[in-house]
Order: sequence, then C-alpha cells, then structure tokens
Amino acid sequence: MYIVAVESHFDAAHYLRGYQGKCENLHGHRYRVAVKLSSKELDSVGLACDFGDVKSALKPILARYDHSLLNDVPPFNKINPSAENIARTIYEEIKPEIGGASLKAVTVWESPESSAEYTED
Ligand SMILES: Nc1nc2c(c(=O)[nH]1)N=C([C@H](O)[C@H](O)COP(=O)(O)OP(=O)(O)OP(=O)(O)O)CN2
Ligand SMILES: [Zn+2]
Repeated sequence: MYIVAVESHFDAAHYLRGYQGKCENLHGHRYRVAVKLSSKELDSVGLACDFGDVKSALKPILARYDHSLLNDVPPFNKINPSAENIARTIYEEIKPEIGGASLKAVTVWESPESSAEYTED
C-alpha cells in the first residue's frame, strides 16, 4: 500500500462557542492541513497519485477559509470551527474532487503541538 500526503496551510481567526476558557475569545491560527491518500497500485509513471492534482483540489477549498473569520464561513456559522470539525469538513469537500487514489485522512493542526485528524476508517 502506498500513502501519499500533501500539506498546505491557511490563516484564519476563530472562536469556540460554548467553550469555557480563552478559546471562547476571538483569536487566530496558521492552520496546517495534511491530506493523505492511499493506493495499492502505481500508474505507468510510478505515481500513486499526482501531488499536483491534490494541491489543485485543496487550493480552492482552503482559499474560502484563508484570512476569514471562520465562524462566519459555512458550515462554521452553524458548527464550531474546532480542528476536528475543520478536518471533517475539508475531508468531505475534497473527497468528490479526488479520483483514483482513495482519500484516507485529513489532519488539521492549530499549532505545531495540537492537531485533529478525520478518517472514515
Ligand atoms: N480537541 C480540541 N481542543 C481544542 C481545540 C480544538 O479545535 N480541538 N481548540 C482550542 C482553541 O482553538 C485554542 O486556540 C487552542 O488551544 P490550546 O492549544 O490549548 O492553546 P494554545 O495554542 O494557546 O497553547 P498554550 O499551550 O496554551 O499556549 C482549544 N482546544
Ligand atoms: Zn483556536
């Protein structure tokens, strides 16, 4: 099995509704995002999937969040912009855009030490 990962980032502000503590206040993160895909096969070039195709799929998704107040951007106007919810939302948004290799997980880091991963496995 081959695992391919592509990373990117976006900058955004957020606050957590209902959170008791400092994260209920408006603050910002440079969110790091990793998309992982798997494939049992390689194509004739030797690729499980082209990094460029994954980057192209991820770019417009993250552009909607970049330099925003996430709490104003659907679906985070309805659900909290936690790292978990952001990871699942990106997973659901990128899944139909990716053909061939199968999507395994999306990980979102709020800081170098703290991340959440969403997978269907
Ligand atoms: N499971 C989760 N826990 C928390 C989330 C989250 O998305 N998922 N988010 C937050 C806040 O957004 C907060 O910004 C991050 O909290 P924390 O890492 O505790 O704070 P700092 O980055 O400032 O780190 P310090 O070590 O306190 O300096 C909270 N929890
Ligand atoms: Zn935060």
